[in-house]
Amino acid sequence: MPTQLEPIFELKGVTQRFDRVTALANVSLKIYPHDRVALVGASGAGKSTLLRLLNGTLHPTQGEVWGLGRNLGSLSPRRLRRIQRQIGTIYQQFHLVDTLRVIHNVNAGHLGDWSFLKAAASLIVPLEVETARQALCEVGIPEKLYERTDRLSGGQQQRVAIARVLIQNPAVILADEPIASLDPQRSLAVMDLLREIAERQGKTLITSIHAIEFARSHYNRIIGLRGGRILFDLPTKEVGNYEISHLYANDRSY
Ligand SMILES: Nc1ncnc2c1ncn2[C@@H]1O[C@H](COP(=O)(O)OP(=O)(O)OP(=O)(O)O)[C@@H](O)[C@H]1O
Repeated sequence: MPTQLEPIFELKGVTQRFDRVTALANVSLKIYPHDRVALVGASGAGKSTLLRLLNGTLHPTQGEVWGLGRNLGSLSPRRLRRIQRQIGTIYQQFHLVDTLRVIHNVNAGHLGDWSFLKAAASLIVPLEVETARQALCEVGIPEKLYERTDRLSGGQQQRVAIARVLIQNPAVILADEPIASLDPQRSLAVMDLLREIAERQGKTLITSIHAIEFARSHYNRIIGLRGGRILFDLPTKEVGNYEISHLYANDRSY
C-alpha cells in the first residue's frame, strides 16, 4: 500500500497583518514534496507575504506555519536557521552583491554551513572553486566564474542567484517573481531552468508569478490569491478561464 506523503509545508489558519492591512486572512494549505506550485494573483494579493512566511523570515500574526515537520514560530533562532538551510529563496531583484565576482555570490550558498572565518578567507582566495564552476555549468554560464557580477545581464544575474541556491542544495526552492525583471526570452529560459532543477533533483518548487501562461506551462498546481485569501487551489489542468477571470475581476491593478 502506498504510504501517505507528509506535507513539507502546512499553514494552519494563518493571518498576517501589517498595521491596518491584512495581507493574508485565515489561510490554510498543505504543500507536498515534489509539488511545483505557482502562486498567482494581482499585485497586493499576498503572494510575497506567503513566501516570507514559508521561509520563516516572517511570523504570522495568527495561526501556525509548519515547515519540514516543525512549527516555525516555536523554534529557537538556531533551530530556525537549521530549517532555513533547507529552504532556498530566489528574488526578483536577485539579492546579489554587485561589486563582487560571480564566484563569491555563488559561494554565498555555503554560508549556512561555513564558519565566519572560512567565509572571510574565501573572499580573499575563493574556496570550493570547482563546486561553484559546476553550479554555473548547470545554469549555463560557467565562463562567468570570475566576472564582476554587475557586468552581467539581468538574465545572467538571475542564473547566478539560481547557482547560489544550487550550492545551498535545499529541499525547497521558493522563487518570488523570479522573471519580473527579465525579457520574454530570458523569462522562458529561467522558467525552464527552475522546472528542470526541481524535476531532476526532486525539489519542491513554489513560485509567485504574474505570467499566467508560465504558471500553466511550468507548474502542476496553481494557487490563486485574491485580497489575502485563497480563491482557488487546483491542479493546473483544472484551472480554466473562469478561475483566472475571477482572480482579476474588478481589480484596478491588473
Ligand atoms: N512590510 C510591510 N509593511 C506594510 N504592509 C505590507 C508589508 N508587506 C506587505 N504589505 C502589504 O500587504 C499586502 C500584500 O503584499 P504582498 O507583497 O504579499 O503582495 P503580492 O501579491 O506579493 O504583490 P506583488 O505582486 O505586487 O508583489 C499589500 O497590501 C502590501 O502593501
